[in-house]
Amino acid sequence: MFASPYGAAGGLFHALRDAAPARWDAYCWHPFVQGLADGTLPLPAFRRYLVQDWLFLIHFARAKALAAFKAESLDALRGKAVSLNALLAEMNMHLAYCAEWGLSEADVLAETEAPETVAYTRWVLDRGMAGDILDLEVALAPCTVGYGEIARRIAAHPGRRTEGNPYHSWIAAYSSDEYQALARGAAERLDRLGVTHGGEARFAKLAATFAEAARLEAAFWQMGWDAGA
Ligand SMILES: Cc1ncc(CN)c(N)n1
Repeated sequence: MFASPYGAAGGLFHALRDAAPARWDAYCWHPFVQGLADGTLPLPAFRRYLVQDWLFLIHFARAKALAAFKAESLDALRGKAVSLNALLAEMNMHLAYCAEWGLSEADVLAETEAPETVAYTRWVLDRGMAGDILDLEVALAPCTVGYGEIARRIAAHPGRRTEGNPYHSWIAAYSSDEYQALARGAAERLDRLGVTHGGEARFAKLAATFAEAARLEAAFWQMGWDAGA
């Protein structure tokens, strides 16, 4: 498996990722991702993804706000505010892509959420509401950390096309120092929470949450992929 560039060896993030190798790979190297890498992804597949991802990010921002609510110290609360702002910045970047594809914010908001979007986002919110901050951060991690790893996998892919690849700017955004720092930070946060919040004793349940989030991410790619068939 691709070596994880995030989190410490022996930390919770590595343990969760290592416990779900097939699901993690099915997410991070989905045919949709491979199509982004070599530029062969059908345009309708990307358009479908783009619209649904905007709707996804709105609910993901709500989940980040829930993490702020669940923060257990003033310092943690500040950290959650930074993380929510980073997501809002990602949403702005996303709107800029939508404009490149001829889609305004109003166009996107007028679209119906796909079942895969509803399933993933509401599941994350449910995990967060039912559990504590560690349960929520584990449910959120495949999203934040996974896209960082996906960008790195694409960069390392021998079949990667940069010249004339319509998805080049998407890849560049997730390869950027800003996004990579975000992904690194999320994995490190999990490692710390694993120590302070009994990660070892709770591992079986946390691993199930992580694997489920990876499965829902892969289903999200598949939803886009199917639109290109
Ligand atoms: C579905 C999904 N997963 C993850 C990301 C990266 N934050 C995203 N934009 N969309």
